[in-house]
Amino acid sequence: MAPSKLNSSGEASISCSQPENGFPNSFSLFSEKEIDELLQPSVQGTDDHLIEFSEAMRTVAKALRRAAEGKASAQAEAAEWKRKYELERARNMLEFKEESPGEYGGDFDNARMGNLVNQSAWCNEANGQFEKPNGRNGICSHEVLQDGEPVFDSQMIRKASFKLSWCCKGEQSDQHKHDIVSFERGNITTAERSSKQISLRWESCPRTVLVLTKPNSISVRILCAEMVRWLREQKKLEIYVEPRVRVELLTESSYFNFVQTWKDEKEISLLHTKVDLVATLGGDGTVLWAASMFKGPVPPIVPFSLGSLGFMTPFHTEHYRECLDSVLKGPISITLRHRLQCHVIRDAAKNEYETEEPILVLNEVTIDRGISSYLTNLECYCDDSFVTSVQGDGLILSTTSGSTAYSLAAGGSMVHPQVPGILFTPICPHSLSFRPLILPEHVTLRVQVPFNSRSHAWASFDGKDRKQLAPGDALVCSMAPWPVPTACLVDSTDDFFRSIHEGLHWNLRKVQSFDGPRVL
Ligand SMILES: NC(=O)c1ccc[n+]([C@@H]2O[C@H](COP(=O)([O-])OP(=O)(O)OC[C@H]3O[C@@H](n4cnc5c(N)ncnc54)[C@H](O)[C@@H]3O)[C@@H](O)[C@H]2O)c1
Ligand SMILES: Nc1ncnc2c1ncn2[C@@H]1O[C@H](COP(=O)(O)OP(=O)(O)OP(=O)(O)O)[C@@H](O)[C@H]1O
Repeated sequence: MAPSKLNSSGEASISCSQPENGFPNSFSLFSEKEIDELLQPSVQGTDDHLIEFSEAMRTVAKALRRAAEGKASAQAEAAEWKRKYELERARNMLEFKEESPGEYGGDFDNARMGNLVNQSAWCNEANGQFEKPNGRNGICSHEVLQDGEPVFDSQMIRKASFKLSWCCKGEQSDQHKHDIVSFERGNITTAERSSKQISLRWESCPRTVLVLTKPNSISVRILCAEMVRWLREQKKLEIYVEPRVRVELLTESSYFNFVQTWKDEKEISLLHTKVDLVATLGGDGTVLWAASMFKGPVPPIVPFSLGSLGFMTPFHTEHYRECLDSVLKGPISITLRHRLQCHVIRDAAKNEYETEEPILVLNEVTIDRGISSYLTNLECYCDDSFVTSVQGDGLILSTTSGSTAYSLAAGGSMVHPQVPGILFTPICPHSLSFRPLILPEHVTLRVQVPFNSRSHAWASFDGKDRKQLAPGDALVCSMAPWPVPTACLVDSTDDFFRSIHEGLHWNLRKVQSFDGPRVL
């Protein structure tokens, strides 16, 4: 309650000059009687207007008094709830400390808890122990608030308070992004989720474009020459192409002398420091090729469609000027396509760290029986947990971008490319119950060829670079830190649905005719 005082006639009047009751200090309220007294001399014998005015003042005074009383009582109630919360927290910590002595660190403030205990109306002073609050006295984390009033159910049991935190991979610390728990109600809510549409805005103008093309295609070659010329003359950009393409362009005309290229792998590894944007002219395979050139960070890719399916190539070549114009200006929607980082670990290697160069895949890594006619036998682990033994033709570990490629053909689900996850899809398993899985992005998967395996297995990366895995060898796979940003025609979701509708004819069926039997 806000402090109140008695006036000369013994009536309570609320002083609103108290700062803690939330009212400004600059005015004070009077009781109805004080207002009556104030107005009395002028009211006597005066006209109706003054009577009306005094009535109005009385009403205003009443309303203000009620408001002040309401606010003060709400504040008192809030303070009481806060006190109960502190008390409850202290009680939980005490219980926890009792249950796990020695485990609890030195940050627990015993003195503070003692204070709270002493303040408690629930503390039984006779034996110094807490009485468990129940019914209206306790704070149950699951109580339901209706119209601001807590509603208690005698059947409700006490729930422990808790905090959720995200551990950083490889770190023991209790670092967390944000707390997401409401203590009083025990309801977990998330304020942010990861998969929102991502927008790219240039902070300085792009100056260098790498144009990558599918080989052995006349139409691609013609378009490449035209696009390079336009980018140079109209946009004043530096252009990079592959050595093969530079030769092709120069064969056509010495005009293309300005086009730059690279000599060796080392220069390729530095490309990401020079190139602002990559344009691909081809199909999905050309996008995979472009991604494979960047073993680390990847510049944004604008994929033009010159292939048959073009699942990841939403841009049409007939509008290439308008497309590139708007991409170069920005902002643009992009899809951040996650990649998998794969390590082959040889049993013959002296230790786990003596691995071959990691390989990054945009679609998937496949471990299969290759030319062997035997069933593959692959032991699979997810972090430290045994998953299963794959007995069949093999296993696909796919990104969500790759979910519409080989994994789809093997019965895996189609997943929106912006969903972070790893698909675990068997190839022709010799088992009726082996359904595909989708695992969270943070796991590390290990696929081991057992020592007693009848044959070797073969790993391939985005359908390329086959590597033999001997008994005892393993493939370790986790999410790579460098995704592939591809420009969207509209946005991630619209482009995804366009691709599954137009590319895969997903759920295409003739619409049932209007005539025929009906239940109305
Ligand atoms: N049975 C199968 O479906 C099967 C078998 C082997 C390889 N593949 C896929 O082929 C990919 C290599 O592609 P490539 O173009 O270099 O080889 P490719 O020329 O043999 O073409 C394979 C086909 O897969 C399509 N494709 C590739 N990536 C895709 C994706 N993310 N979503 C939908 N379709 C996609 C391509 O458009 C192409 O039509 C591999 O990563 C693998 O996913 C599929
Ligand atoms: N720049 C490149 N250099 C070498 N090989 C490439 C290059 N670009 C693409 N390829 C390869 O060429 C093959 C065909 O390319 P791509 O998939 O782009 O064309 P496509 O088969 O006509 O199209 P789609 O995949 O849509 O059917 C793929 O295996 C791909 O890896």
